[in-house]
Amino acid sequence: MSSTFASKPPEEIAPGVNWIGAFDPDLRTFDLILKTANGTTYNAYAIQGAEGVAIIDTVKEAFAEQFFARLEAVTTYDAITAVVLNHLELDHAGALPELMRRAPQAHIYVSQRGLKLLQATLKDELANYHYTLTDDGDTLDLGGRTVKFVLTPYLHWPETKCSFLVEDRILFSCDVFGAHFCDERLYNDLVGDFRFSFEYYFKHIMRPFKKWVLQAMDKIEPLAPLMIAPSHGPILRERPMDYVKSYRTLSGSHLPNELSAREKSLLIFYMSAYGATADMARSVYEGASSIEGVRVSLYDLQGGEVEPFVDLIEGADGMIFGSPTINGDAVKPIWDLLASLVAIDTRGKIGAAFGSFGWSGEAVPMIEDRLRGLKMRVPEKGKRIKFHPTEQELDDCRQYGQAIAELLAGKARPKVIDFAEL
Ligand SMILES: Cc1cc2nc3c(=O)[nH]c(=O)nc-3n(C[C@H](O)[C@H](O)[C@H](O)COP(=O)(O)O)c2cc1C
Repeated sequence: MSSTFASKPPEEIAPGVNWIGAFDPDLRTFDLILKTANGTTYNAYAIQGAEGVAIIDTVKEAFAEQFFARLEAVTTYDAITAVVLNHLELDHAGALPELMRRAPQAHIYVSQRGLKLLQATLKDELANYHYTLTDDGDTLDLGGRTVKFVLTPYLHWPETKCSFLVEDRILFSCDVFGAHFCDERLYNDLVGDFRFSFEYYFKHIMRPFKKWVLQAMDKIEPLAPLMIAPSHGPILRERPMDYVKSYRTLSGSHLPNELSAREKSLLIFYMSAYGATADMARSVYEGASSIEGVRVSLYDLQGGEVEPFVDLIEGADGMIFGSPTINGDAVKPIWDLLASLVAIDTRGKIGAAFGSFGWSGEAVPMIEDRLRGLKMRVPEKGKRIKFHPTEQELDDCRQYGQAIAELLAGKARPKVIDFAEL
């Protein structure tokens, strides 16, 4: 690591409030899934009050040395009265066990849902310390300075919270408004252009929890923070509310909505080597299209990348996936698409699967398992057909498509349609 990063002193971001975090400029992959072109920071803070010092979060264990050096430059371990844990992920809580060994008198403040994770982090050592389980709106008095806790579940884990320094209106937002971007100039008005990193972070960390993001923004907006101090990337002191607005915008749909308010969207994706699954797909599509109030779209995944479909799926109400069984499995583009759905909230959407097979037919039940794993509803048993479908079997596929679409539309009876017209 470049020595200028390691030797940078703590930064006083407001009177008596210091950044005591760590730089990790060489990181290129975070949590196995996120790419970062110029590293990240683990931001931790120390707040000096008349009656004690609060430490807000720690850093990844491998960077503890930087953290402790900066901490020691602004306070002593004896002076620490509170350790506020906004999030128990190891990039923030990695140095916690050592911090508590050095400051055992400090009182830990953690959300109720964080307790199990705190136990898992400190193990038997937790018995040596005092802790308080904090609820939404609870406060910590540091003597003339008040830290108010704001629960922000799922941003990023169920236990996550933010902490608001009331008098200075600084929001210590942990992962919320974070970005993997390492720049020792620290503030958003001084660092390089980090807009891409900010959006990328949202898309990979916050996007599956858009509903929770909007609820969190409802709590954060009235606080009108003058500064947002997240746990990764730049400290947002210039136009902090723009970033709050940005989270609202990113939590909406990027696509114009062509559907009327009462219309449901059903997407059918398939692949086919010899045309059997393609024939099934066409019939499922015909059947589903016969139900009023459901807009059905059919996509052959041989046509290209799966990435663009993730946005469509996010806005859809139901998805049907068709794959032949090849070597005891569904085909890779189907898995690629199903794997990319971790980035969005699929809970409660309707899912279904179909496909042609020769002798063992694993693809359909494997897809169904994955859909259930994504917390989707799989109300109809998947449709499997040996080799090319007969006319009767194609009719079964139409009825299968109808049944799924009826469920989406909340209807009991299909309208009569002439398939020859389609
Ligand atoms: C390379 C290859 C591997 C296959 N492996 C399986 C298999 O493991 N289990 C099975 O039930 N069918 C297997 N099949 C048979 C196909 O699932 C069957 O031919 C199916 O009708 C193909 O559907 P499609 O026309 O939509 O591609 C395999 C076919 C091929 C070409």
